[in-house]
Amino acid sequence: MKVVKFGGSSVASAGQIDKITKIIVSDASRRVIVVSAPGKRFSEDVKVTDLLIQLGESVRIGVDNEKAYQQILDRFEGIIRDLGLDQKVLEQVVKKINDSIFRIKQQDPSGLDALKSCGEDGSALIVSAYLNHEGYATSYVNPKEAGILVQDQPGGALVLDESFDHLYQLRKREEILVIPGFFGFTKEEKLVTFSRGGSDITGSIVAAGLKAELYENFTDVDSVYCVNPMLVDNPRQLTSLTYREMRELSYAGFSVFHDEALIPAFKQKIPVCIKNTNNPSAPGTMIVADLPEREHHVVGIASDNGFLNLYVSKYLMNREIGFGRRLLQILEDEEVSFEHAPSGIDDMSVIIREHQLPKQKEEIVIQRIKDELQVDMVLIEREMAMIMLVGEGMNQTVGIASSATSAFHKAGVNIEMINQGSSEVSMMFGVKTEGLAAAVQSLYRTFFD
Ligand SMILES: Nc1ncnc2c1ncn2[C@@H]1O[C@H](COP(=O)(O)OP(=O)(O)O)[C@@H](O)[C@H]1O
Ligand SMILES: N[C@@H](CC(=O)OP(=O)(O)O)C(=O)O
Repeated sequence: MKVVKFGGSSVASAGQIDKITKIIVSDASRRVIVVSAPGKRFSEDVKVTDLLIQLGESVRIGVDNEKAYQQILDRFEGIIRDLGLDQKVLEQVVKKINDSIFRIKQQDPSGLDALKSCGEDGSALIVSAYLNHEGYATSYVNPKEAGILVQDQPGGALVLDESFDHLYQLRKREEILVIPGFFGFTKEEKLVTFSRGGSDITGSIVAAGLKAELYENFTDVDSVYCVNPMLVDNPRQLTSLTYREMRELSYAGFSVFHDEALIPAFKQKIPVCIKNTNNPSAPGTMIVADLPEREHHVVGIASDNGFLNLYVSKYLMNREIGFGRRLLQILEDEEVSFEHAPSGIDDMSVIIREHQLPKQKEEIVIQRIKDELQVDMVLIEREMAMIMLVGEGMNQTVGIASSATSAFHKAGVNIEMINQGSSEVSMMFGVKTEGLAAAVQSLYRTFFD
């Protein structure tokens, strides 16, 4: 049995849904389907999830947002009409949206997540109705019925282990099952969404629970490329990767697959295949537990911007037991999550996503660091970007760091920070955002051209 997830671009229009229907029925082992909310049809288009979030935020502060509401309804109405489906499907979708809006108005704390989930829920209702319409016995299965249990962390749900046994029961079902991605339920039956892009996580959880032979993840590119295709034209395709490599690459910016989606599949050793809905015969990228040693130790270059560096220096920091803990404790108290914390003899940098530390929080954090840690200097450098070289065995290979630093030199980009060794499969560089593209392109030429 295969579990197949279709991303937002694969369910963005009636034409795309017709394509995925053909993909599903072309292989009898594609029995359990996970779908995202309708995504972008063209580059300036807006994802239904973004519209739902806009709408929910407006309703929460007591403002009507007729424009977003109408855009959402138009997306679903258009898809249902173009697929020739019964108006009852649209009524079901609209009822769930209206019920969620009502809950937000009633100050129900789970109302916003309930509204966010309507994109995936609507897609699942439509895809299951269309498969039936085309003559293939299919059921819509809500995550509550499937038994996807999560912790109560709205917008960042974490799966509970008992979910996997519940999901295994779905193996008994004979028809095709369509499950909306992106959300689960707490034991108290509260709907909670995963983080953005989280339908990949649902797919992985479902594949692990069902002990599937393969988790296929259909998107809009032929494979995972060794670098973001927005930064380098026509980059090299990756035919295979290990779970560890893919997790590091996803975490560091390969938005094609959610970094949290590797873990459930990894625990059950279920291979993951990334494929293209618009070109399903292309082999795609296989993600597996182990691979024989490859010629190229660097398999990918991931990058992301939107970071800041919280830099702290204090003479004899190395002698002060507990300094690092107390610095990180201040961040914990102020609910700031950090990404990396490289340190020297008298200094420590903490790399944080910029949105974690808005200006007013920044002032509090800086003041506390000055007052409680009596540092010589504390400063914040914004507009930082991180670049990660990833590959199994890379850190044991002589000369990688030297080739990388010469690539930065050729691009004329100063390295603000290097972090090597914390992970066995990656090496990280911090640069100013303005140098990101040039540095990545130069690294690509060095390691792949
Ligand atoms: N290294 C990479 N390899 C492939 N795609 C990448 C990479 N980095 C970023 N992407 C982007 O990820 C996109 C697919 O992910 P996403 O937009 O989440 O798709 P979906 O709509 O299927 O959920 C691609 O269109 C591509 O622009
Ligand atoms: N629709 C959700 C979840 C998701 O996985 O979407 P996509 O498959 O379009 O990345 C989001 O936009 O976050």
